[in-house]
Amino acid sequence: MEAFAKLGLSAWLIEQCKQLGICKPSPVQESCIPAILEGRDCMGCAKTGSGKTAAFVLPILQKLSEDPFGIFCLVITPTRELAYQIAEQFRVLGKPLGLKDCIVVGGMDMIAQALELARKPHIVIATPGRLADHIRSSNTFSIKKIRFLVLDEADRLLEQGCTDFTQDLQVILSAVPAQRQTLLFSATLTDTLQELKSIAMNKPFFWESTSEVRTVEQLDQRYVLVPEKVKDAYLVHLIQKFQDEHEDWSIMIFTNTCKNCQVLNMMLREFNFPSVALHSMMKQKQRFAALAKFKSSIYKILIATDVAARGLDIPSVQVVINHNTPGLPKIYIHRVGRTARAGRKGLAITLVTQYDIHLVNAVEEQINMKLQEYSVKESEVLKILTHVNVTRRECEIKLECTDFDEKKEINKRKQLILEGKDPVLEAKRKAELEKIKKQKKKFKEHIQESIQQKHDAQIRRKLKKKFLRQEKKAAKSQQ
Ligand SMILES: Nc1ncnc2c1ncn2[C@@H]1O[C@H](COP(=O)(O)OP(=O)(O)OP(=O)(O)O)[C@@H](O)[C@H]1O
Repeated sequence: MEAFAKLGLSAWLIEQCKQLGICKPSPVQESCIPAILEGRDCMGCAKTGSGKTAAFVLPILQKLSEDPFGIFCLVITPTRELAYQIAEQFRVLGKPLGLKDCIVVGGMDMIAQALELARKPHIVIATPGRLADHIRSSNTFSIKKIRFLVLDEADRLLEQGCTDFTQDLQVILSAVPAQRQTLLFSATLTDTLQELKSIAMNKPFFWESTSEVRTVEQLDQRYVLVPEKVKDAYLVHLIQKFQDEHEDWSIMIFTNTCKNCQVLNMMLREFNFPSVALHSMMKQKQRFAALAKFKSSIYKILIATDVAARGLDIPSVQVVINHNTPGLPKIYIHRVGRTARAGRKGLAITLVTQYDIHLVNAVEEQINMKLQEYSVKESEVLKILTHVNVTRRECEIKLECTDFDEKKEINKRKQLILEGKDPVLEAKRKAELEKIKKQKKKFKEHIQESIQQKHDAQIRRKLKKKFLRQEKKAAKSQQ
């Protein structure tokens, strides 16, 4: 524990770490904690599962204990589940302080949150959308005096992915004081470095792990080349094999859409696998319940969309299966980082179809290492192929009979309204864009066709000339 003391942490915090089994600081903690204690802004880019959360929680708690007031610190994170996880770290490590925290996330009661915020908690942990809503609609609390602003998974908060946080982040940034310490952490900071530097204004201390490979050493990274139509049979086979060969096992499966996640979960249950789904079309209470049951090993398989790709710390996960190859290497890095955490071993298997090979190349280039092939007995997979495909189709039909698609449409409309857009106008705009797209496609096809025709005509002319020459030659030789 001496190593923690050398970083400048107080004895009571070191004791709390000890109780959690944290005895020696990880490299990101060793570098960032002293800088934060010195009062510097900090950007920490360290591999998944390397203890970035404690790297900011510990120095913040120490500063809070020296001058306690609320609201002292605001932590922003992209998903609701992560907000709860971070709050738990603050609670456990900050127990001797009698810490008051408040979690502000979507899908939960807004009035209860507003009341809690008004009671001036020491730490507020929030997702951007809901906190921005509170700032816009309420004057019962203020974040004007916070000392610390933390952006966890900072690069995700800034990118304009399927959920765009940038507008909400602007609202939040304009409500916090300029005089503050800003701490930014992620396993993949480098793509958005310049934007992040402008948020951490005071020449931030920047720490990045020096290792060339961007994933952890203890992670065995594999791929299986599978034809698209056989993918589910491979998935079922891999799970069955893992279940047969291990007593204590736990798998996270990532897939690309909520619907696919739902169908796959239904399908795996038909095969009697203990699986549970987690995606953004589920009600928040269901999401928390699913995660809790997976964490406590009631369910051994969590099948999720990328809502679970970042940050979740579930030490028991031994295997990650990518049912689809992620379109972006950084998503791959976060997904596979759900296993092999804090020095443990882990296995990641990516199912790669004929259409995804370029994506694997991009991943390999980013992580700086080659994925190895995972060998699978094809004959075993073929035995279950028809059964799996029929079961999947049955599940799809079952899902079509529910209001899943309808709910998706309603959710989309709600989101548009929240973003201040008119759903009817948006639908019209989308239809027009589709029309233009179709016209463009038709035009392109037409051009390609005429190029092809010209090309064919040229070849025909050349061949004709060639035949004529050959005929002439033959006629001459006969004379
Ligand atoms: N110094 C340490 N020694 C041992 N275990 C640690 C140490 N610091 C943190 N841990 C544990 O390591 C696990 C992973 O930590 P954490 O969730 O903070 O990782 P992370 O770097 O934020 O990962 P990700 O990039 O996936 O969010 C947690 O269970 C945490 O309790």
